[in-house]
Amino acid sequence: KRQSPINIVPKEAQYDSTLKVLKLKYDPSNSNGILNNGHSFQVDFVDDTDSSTLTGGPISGTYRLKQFHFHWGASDDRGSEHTVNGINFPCELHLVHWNTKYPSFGEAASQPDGLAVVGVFLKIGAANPRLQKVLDALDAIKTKGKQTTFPNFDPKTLLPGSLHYWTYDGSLTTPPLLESVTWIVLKEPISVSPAQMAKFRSLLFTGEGESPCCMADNYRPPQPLKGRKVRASFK
Ligand SMILES: NS(=O)(=O)c1ccc(NC(=O)NCCO)cc1
Ligand SMILES: [Zn+2]
Repeated sequence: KRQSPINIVPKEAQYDSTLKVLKLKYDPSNSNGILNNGHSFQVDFVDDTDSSTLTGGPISGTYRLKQFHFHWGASDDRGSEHTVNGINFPCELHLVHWNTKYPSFGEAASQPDGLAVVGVFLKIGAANPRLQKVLDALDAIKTKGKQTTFPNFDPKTLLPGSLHYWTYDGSLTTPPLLESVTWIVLKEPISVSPAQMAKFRSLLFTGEGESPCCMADNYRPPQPLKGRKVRASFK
């Protein structure tokens, strides 16, 4: 079993000097739409060329960005999927990439080296103006199934200053829970304000015309490590 998320214990992570620097090359013109899929919202990217890619880090070859999405809590004391020393963050960003040695995301998702997801923690602090650009689109996708255009967005603007990371072999954290993900979790969080967290929670799990249920607590709790090693790219 290689299920995700997990609790990351930095002192038990093994520094691996052979781990390469993460190379994230994103083309803002690839951002396409933003969708409320009923369990989160995601920004989808056009992934028919190698213009938005992840290379380096713990992976070999080229992985294409397909989408990014978030997980968050109903209150600021929970919401992330990964935890660090048992600490929850209020929110976690996932940038989902697929290995171009396979013909499509769908094919890659069923392979042990098919996907690579970069996880970024969000920590309560000052309002994040780059995140606000995403949050401003949420009014247009309040209910399940709604989507709208979301052009010219550069996901690099959502990354912290340091690309130091922890990495381990895991899975999708939502059904079908496929064990095909190389997880790359950044050590440095980005900031989010309490008001911005409230904006996430203004989305609905429910469809238009159904009795409204606020979208929150859409995170899976940590899963057993089962003997897996977590490596660190930094000392
Ligand atoms: N939370 S997670 O492990 O990063 C994750 C990523 C992709 C999926 N599925 C997915 O992207 N399906 C294709 C439609 O975007 C499910 C969970
Ligand atoms: Zn996710």
